[in-house]
Amino acid sequence: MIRFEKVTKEYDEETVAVKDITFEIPSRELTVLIGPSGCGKTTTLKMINRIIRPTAGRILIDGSDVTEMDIRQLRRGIGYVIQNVGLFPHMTVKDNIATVPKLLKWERSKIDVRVEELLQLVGLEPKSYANKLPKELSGGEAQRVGVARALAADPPIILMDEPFGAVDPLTRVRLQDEFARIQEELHKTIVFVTHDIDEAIRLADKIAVMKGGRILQFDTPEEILARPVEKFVHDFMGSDRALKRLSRIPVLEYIEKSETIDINGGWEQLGVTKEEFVWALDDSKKLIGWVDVSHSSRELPLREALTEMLEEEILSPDSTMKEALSRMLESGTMALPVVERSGRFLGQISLSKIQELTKSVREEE
Ligand SMILES: Nc1ncnc2c1ncn2[C@@H]1O[C@H](COP(=O)(O)OP(=O)(O)OP(=O)(O)O)[C@@H](O)[C@H]1O
Repeated sequence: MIRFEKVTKEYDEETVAVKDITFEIPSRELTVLIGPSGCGKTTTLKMINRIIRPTAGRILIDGSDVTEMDIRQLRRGIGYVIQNVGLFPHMTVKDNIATVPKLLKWERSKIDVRVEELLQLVGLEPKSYANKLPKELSGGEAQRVGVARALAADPPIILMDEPFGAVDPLTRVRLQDEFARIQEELHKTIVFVTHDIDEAIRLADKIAVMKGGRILQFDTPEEILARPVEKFVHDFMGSDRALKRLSRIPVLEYIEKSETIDINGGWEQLGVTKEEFVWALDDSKKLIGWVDVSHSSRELPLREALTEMLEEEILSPDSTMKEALSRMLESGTMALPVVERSGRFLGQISLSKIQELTKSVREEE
């Protein structure tokens, strides 16, 4: 845990970058510092690895005051990733990643194994990339190498300052997804500075919203989206807060039971039903498609009333409610099926359930 106790940073009399902040950054989670330009995010971050010293207050890592720790030991335990990476231009990718392990005097063979493992982890084929120079990399690739370098000596803490700020929006989303996957595996204590609210919502376990050197709200993205404590936070989260909140909610929590039919049987399975359509399954409960009950003649074989599903109309248990909504809008349907990777049908997500969720956000305002 990283604890800030009444921390202030004054650059000069006029510039108080951070004003008396007290908060706790939990271990093994990703905490985002967000806020407008100049609000003190980078200063807060750099005080953790002592690039900047606080004017007043204390920062404790697992109970130890950072100002009293040996600086080399402190920095060894903290990986650091910045925008535009800061890779050494004359060194290969491999040597860049090996910087800290070399300082720690690891054996050559151990370093080689680690570099290869890290390149794999960040999605770069070691054979093709290990010997490239930074200038031979795209922005996204360079950023991946930056992440690999920060992870090299397996530090428990990683500080990241706008790490994906300099890449195009599509690459940025891909990097965020990959990074989220890496964090799910490694569970580092990460402090991540951004001013991109979508990035914060996508990645954060906790968000600290900053303004004028203070933390206005420190909570989970869900809580900040549902209950912003003041107008600034409300406005900063954007007018589409309800939609953003949906992007944090997995469909798994809201799957509804719905009527199904065995496609190998006949119409008699249905009996009297209020449903306009039902999901059609095969013998092993795999989803085959759907059957239009209200417009099909029960004189014809059941299979003739079957409509097969398109891949993009099927949700997986880890899809979000926002994905469910956008797919419903694209396909013009009021409900979509949720199917496990194995093909097993779990139930459905309906538009009315999504409306209930967004309505509850509005009512809380
Ligand atoms: N070395 C410095 N000397 C004087 N003032 C500084 C220094 N570094 C930052 N500041 C000032 O401190 C305040 C906070 O800066 P900081 O870089 O922490 O903000 P930030 O939220 O990270 O901003 P941005 O999103 O623009 O990077 C700003 O007013 C900035 O101008």
